[in-house]
Amino acid sequence: MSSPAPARPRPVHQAADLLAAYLPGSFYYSSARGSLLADGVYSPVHAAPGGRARAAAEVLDAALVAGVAEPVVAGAIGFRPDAPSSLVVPAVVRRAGPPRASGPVAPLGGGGWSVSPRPAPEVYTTAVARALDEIRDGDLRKIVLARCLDVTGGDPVAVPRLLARLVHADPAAHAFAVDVSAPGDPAPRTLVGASPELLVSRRGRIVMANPLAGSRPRVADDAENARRISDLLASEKDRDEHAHVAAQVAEVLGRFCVDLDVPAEPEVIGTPTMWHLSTRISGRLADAGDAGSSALGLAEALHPTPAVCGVPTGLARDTIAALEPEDRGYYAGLVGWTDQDGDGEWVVTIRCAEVRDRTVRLFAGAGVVAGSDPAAELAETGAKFGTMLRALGLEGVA
Ligand SMILES: C=C(O[C@H]1C=CC=C(C(=O)O)[C@@H]1O)C(=O)O
Repeated sequence: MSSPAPARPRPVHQAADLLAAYLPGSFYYSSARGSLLADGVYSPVHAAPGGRARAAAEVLDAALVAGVAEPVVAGAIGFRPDAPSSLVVPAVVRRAGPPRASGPVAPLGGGGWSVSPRPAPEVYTTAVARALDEIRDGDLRKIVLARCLDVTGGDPVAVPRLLARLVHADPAAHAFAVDVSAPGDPAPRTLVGASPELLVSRRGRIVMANPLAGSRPRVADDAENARRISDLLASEKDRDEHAHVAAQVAEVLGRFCVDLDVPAEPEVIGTPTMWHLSTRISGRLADAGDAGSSALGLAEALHPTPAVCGVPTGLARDTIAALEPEDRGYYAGLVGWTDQDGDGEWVVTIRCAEVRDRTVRLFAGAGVVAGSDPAAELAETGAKFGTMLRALGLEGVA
C-alpha cells in the first residue's frame, strides 16, 4: 500500500514571476487572495454536473498519495449543464501573493483588426424586446441576454501579453487564463478574462460570495461618475435586477451555512470600465467536511445565478437557448480552483474572451427585467466589452 509523500517546504514565488511564467496551456488565476500558476496534468476530472465536487475530492486524494505537492483541481465549467468543462488536477502548482500594479505592459501589436458583432446589434435588441414580452405575458421575471464580438487580427494573438495587460489594468480583478482546447480543435483555445464577480470563495469554514447585477459604464470624469453611481443606487429597475441575484445566492448558501450575513442594501463597486450594484455575502459552513461543501461543491450549487441566467432558472435557460443565436460555451460559467481541504475560489466567467489563433471572441450580457430598454442593454453590453477591448488595445470599437 502506498503512503502519502513526505511534506516538502513550499517554494517561495513572486506574483510577477508567476505571471511572467504563464504560457498557453498553463492555468493562471489571480485575485486579491493570491496568484496560482499550474502546469501539466496529473489527471483530468470528468463528472456530470452536480457530481464534480465528489469526483474532484477523489482525484485530489489520489494525487496526494501519488506525491503531487499541494494538489488543486483547477479549470473552467461552461454555462449550460451539457456544456464542456476543462477541470484537471495539474502536475505542478505554484502559488504567490496577489499581483501588484506594475509598469504598463506593451500593446499586443499586430494591427489590421477586424471587428464583427454577433449577432448584429438589431438582432440583439429584438431579442431583448422579445424577452420583455415574455416577462410581461408569462412567468419569466429576469433574463440575462448576451452577445459576442469577434475580433480578428493579422497574427496569432499573444495570450501571455493579453493576460498581463488584464492583470496590469486591474490587479484586484479575478484574472484567469485556462486552456479549453477540445480534441480535434484545429488550434489551441484559451479562455482569458478579468471577472469582477466572485461566485464563491471558501477558507476553512468561512464562505464568501459577491453577487453583482445592475450596471453603469465608468467614464473618465469624476463628477459624471458620481452622478452615475447615485443614479444606479436610486434605479428601481437595477435594484430589482440585483435583488434577484442576491436573494438566490443567499438562499443557496443558506442551505450550507450558519450565521449567514446578507446586507440589506447593495453598495456600488467599480472596475476600470464599469460600476455595479454589489452585495457581499458571508457565512460559516455547518459541515465543512463534506465534499459537497468544498468551494467547487458550493460553486456548482450556486451556478447559474441570475447574474448570468435569470429567474426562474429553468425558464430563463430555455429562453436564452431560444433567443441567443451564438453558443455561450464557457462564457457565463465558472472558473477557479479548489484544494484538498475544500478551500478555493470560483468566479463567474464574465469580462472574458476565447482566443483561438488570430481570433478573439468576446462575450457580454445584460440583465433584462420589466422596465429594461433594448437600446440601453445593447449599450451596456458594448461597455462591458471594454475590459477585453482595452486589453487588446481596441478601446471604443464596440
Ligand atoms: C453578464 C454579465 O455581467 C453580469 C454581472 C454584473 C452586472 C450585470 C448586469 O448589470 O446585467 C450582469 O448580471 C457580463 O458582464 O457579461
